[in-house]
Amino acid sequence: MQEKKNFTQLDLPDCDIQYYPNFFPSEVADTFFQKLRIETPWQQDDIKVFGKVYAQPRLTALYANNDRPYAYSNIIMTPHPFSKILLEIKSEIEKHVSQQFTTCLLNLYRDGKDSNGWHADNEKELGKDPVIASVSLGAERMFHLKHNTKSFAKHKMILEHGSLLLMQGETQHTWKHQIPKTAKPVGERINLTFRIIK
Ligand SMILES: O=C(O)CCC(=O)C(=O)O
Ligand SMILES: [Fe+2]
Repeated sequence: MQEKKNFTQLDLPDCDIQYYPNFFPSEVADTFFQKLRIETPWQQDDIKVFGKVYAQPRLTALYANNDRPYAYSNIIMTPHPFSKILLEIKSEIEKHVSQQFTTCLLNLYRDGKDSNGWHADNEKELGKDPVIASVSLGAERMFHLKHNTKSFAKHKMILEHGSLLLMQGETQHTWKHQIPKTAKPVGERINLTFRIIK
């Protein structure tokens, strides 16, 4: 029988978010981090914000089981075919989440100056009520959530090494999330967001 993993359901309005702190055992997560750090063709893209061009404050890579491009923040990414290690991680998640992911966006946060600004993953290729499975490897970083209209509704949490954060239902319509910069000395962090691109 498939073992059940411990998780907490976030007690927040108008969303469906679960956090699995030890989805992958620490040593397994260490190996994933080291392999992905080395074998990923990390790219540095420029983003356009209010007409000005900036270097995106993190490195990224896109993988998928198809060749459909994925566009966000004026960036169009073309996927690499899934690697062995990403297929292994994807299938472990799919045992617990009854979804088949098509795509994985990888983020490398090199240090505390790297970040991911307030956004929702609501591109139309993701369809209505997207399911996003987000794996954290390496350094711990803060994750912030804020409701689009209810100003009292906000949340801060740490995303730990080997954890899985699952966002589904109406979450991307009603909430935004970010990884803020930090002045604390922090090491590298890799984040994997598995998505379904229709
Ligand atoms: O790094 C993270 O935990 C979040 C990544 C994220 O929100 C995204 O890539 O859309
Ligand atoms: Fe996101």
